[in-house]
Amino acid sequence: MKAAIIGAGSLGQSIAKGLLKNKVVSSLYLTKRNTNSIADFNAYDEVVLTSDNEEAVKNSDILIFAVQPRHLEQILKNLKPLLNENHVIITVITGFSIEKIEAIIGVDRFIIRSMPNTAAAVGQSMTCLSPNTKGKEKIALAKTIFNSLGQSLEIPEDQLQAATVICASGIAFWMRLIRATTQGAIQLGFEADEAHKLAMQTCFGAASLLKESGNHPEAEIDRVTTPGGCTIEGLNEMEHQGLSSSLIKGINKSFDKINQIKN
Ligand SMILES: NC(=O)C1=CN([C@@H]2O[C@H](COP(=O)(O)OP(=O)(O)OC[C@H]3O[C@@H](n4cnc5c(N)ncnc54)[C@H](O)[C@@H]3O)[C@@H](O)[C@H]2O)C=CC1
Ligand SMILES: O=C(O)[C@@H]1CCC=N1
Repeated sequence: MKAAIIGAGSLGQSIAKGLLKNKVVSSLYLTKRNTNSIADFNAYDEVVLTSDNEEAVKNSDILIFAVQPRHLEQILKNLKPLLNENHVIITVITGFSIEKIEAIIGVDRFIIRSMPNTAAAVGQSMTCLSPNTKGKEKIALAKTIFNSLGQSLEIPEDQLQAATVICASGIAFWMRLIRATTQGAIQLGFEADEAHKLAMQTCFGAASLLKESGNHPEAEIDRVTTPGGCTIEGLNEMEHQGLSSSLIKGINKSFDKINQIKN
């Protein structure tokens, strides 16, 4: 698989690390206006760093666009003459619709919008995928790529904004919950590094329990909640203070915002 990441910024580099770690690609072009900051990728034999998008497109079959939304239109216009019928065009770009992409490069292209998250760097992304009509033929290929970076799910394009909030912004939401737990642990007397480790591994353990058992969260909550004990005391206080409600409200605010952002 010969791939290129056009715009190897924060998310593009996360994807690159995952692809390289799992040896998914035979060659990987990483483009950026100034490649100095990604020179470390030169350590990989498969990687070519360049600021020349045309060179990357000519030498790759799978093109992953990871630039800021405002840059995509001009980049696609510039690259259109170089696109051939085999190119698979994957975007990771928030809010840039398939209709808009097709209006620039044509409908007769394999186009797949994706929304991975930054955990791609460690092979734990949750990536949602929406193909255009022709792109459906390549959805299995896209799943192969993104399953190597974690897990993937094909969804209708009209759910992609919601998926962005839950999965991409979701990384930030979960980080805050871990940080808050760490702050609580420090207040209970743990050193900061110990508190961070306790919070992180407990979060990982909770997610692993759900993944491996298939249980509902409440079933696992019941298993640790002793009647009249300390867990229910803490849980009820958190709910009195609006824990679930604040998360749901935050998710809805984030969703309102993403729907206001125009590219
Ligand atoms: N799924 C997620 O977790 C996230 C997704 N996003 C989406 O991913 C996209 C990329 O976001 P970030 O990685 O945070 O942005 P970024 O700004 O870190 O990366 C974009 C890169 O594109 C490069 N670039 C700009 N013009 C270029 C050109 N003409 N040719 C080649 N490279 C060019 C820039 O130098 C930069 O390194 C955005 O569209 C954003 O909506 C952003 C943050 C998180
Ligand atoms: O914060 C944002 O708007 C972008 C989209 C999802 C993650 N980062």
